[in-house]
Amino acid sequence: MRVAIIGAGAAGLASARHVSAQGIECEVIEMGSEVGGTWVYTDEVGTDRFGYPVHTAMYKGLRANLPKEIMGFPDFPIPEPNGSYLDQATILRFLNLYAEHFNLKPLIKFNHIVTEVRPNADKWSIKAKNKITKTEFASIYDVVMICTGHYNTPISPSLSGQEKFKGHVMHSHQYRSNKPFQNQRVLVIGAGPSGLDVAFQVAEIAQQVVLSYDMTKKEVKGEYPSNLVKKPQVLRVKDKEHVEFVDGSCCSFDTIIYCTGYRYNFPFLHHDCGVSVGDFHVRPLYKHLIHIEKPTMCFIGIPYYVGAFQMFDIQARFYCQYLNGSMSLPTKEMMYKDTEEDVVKRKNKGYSEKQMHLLGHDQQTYFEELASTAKITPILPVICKIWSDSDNSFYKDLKNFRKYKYRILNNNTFVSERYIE
Ligand SMILES: Cc1cc2nc3c(=O)[nH]c(=O)nc-3n(C[C@H](O)[C@H](O)[C@H](O)COP(=O)(O)OP(=O)(O)OC[C@H]3O[C@@H](n4cnc5c(N)ncnc54)[C@H](O)[C@@H]3O)c2cc1C
Repeated sequence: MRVAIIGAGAAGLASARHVSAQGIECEVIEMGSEVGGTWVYTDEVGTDRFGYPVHTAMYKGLRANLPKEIMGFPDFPIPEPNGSYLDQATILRFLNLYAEHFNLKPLIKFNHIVTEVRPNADKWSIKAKNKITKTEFASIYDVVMICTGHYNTPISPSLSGQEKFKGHVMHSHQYRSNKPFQNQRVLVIGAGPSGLDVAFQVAEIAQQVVLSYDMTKKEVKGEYPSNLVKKPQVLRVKDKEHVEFVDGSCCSFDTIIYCTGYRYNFPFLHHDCGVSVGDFHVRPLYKHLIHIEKPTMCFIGIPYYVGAFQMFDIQARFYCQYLNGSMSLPTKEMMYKDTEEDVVKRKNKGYSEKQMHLLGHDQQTYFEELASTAKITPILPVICKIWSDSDNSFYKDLKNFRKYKYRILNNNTFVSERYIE
């Protein structure tokens, strides 16, 4: 059996580690020149020096919004000794350490962008292009694991009257540092993790920052910089610099930064793969990962708002149980039924159509389902408890939440204490 793994970010590395541990031949195809995916910083925005889309949205000064105690892999924790909330370089170093420890780098074809994945009888035909030499690569695999992430294709809604605005408009995917915003008046749209983080960073240097979001849906508490103001949604752009908000207030801006998230996008999937990719869903997937019609294709990392590395690990182990024959899949009908039941449960809980892969505070249940179905080692409950605690602290006190350090006491319990940096 030959397995292709597309992408050498955290999900691709976890997949390669578990597939190769089964003694199964695997090849990782990665368009970048190093491992780490999102955690690789580059000054490039838009397209890279080879003319291909820049993958990463990483920016200078980013510190993780989850503590290192849950950002490692279940049996390969992050060894750094000090605080819990690590910077980009430390997480990237950790992913390199992981790849080296499990001898994964020799499995990776770097600088190869996958351009097509297509079914070929009961196998998969994959085409890729070497970004440097421009030579084509094509090969046939029995299994394909798609690990290409989903923070690379921005969603930028257009504001009413936006064509009148003469300042700079960008998405957080293009944000690299706060330097360009010195003394500017900046409008940040969206109060997800990126919006909040970018607004706080820009406020360090800008004249004024307005953070605009749907205040009826989300409460973002805590101490704010004096030059950062919260406002409800934008009503319209009035002229070349003025923006009016739904509460009737109006401000002028030099720059608008959309922090409005990303959509799923797998441009290399041929129509015959039979995968429906919407902005907010990928179908038909059993347990959010296995292609129901063609189970030799899987996606690692589709669910979001989760302890990502832990999830990649358990998803990869789950899939390996299928690959090595330890777990047989239910019939297609049963897999569709299982997926439909999941959708109904989500709707009953109030999740919207856009949130069909959101895990959040339900991640423990998902992990338990994977573990019990495949009879694999579960994720420790303490991991999800720390995730919830950290998530609550984030929205309660954005300025200070990273000053806390977590300590795992046992499988179920942790303590957190103020950490002096
Ligand atoms: C700004 C930002 C901050 C974040 N902060 C945190 C945090 O603090 N904690 C946390 O847990 N998570 C955080 N995340 C989420 C983060 O994306 C995940 O933690 C994780 O790194 C995603 O890993 P991945 O392997 O799924 O995807 P990626 O890291 O995106 O890796 C995908 C890989 O696939 C490659 N690839 C893509 N397309 C192709 C192709 N066609 N051919 C070949 N290779 C391809 C890419 O080059 C890349 O290396 C953050 C995300 C962003 C954008």
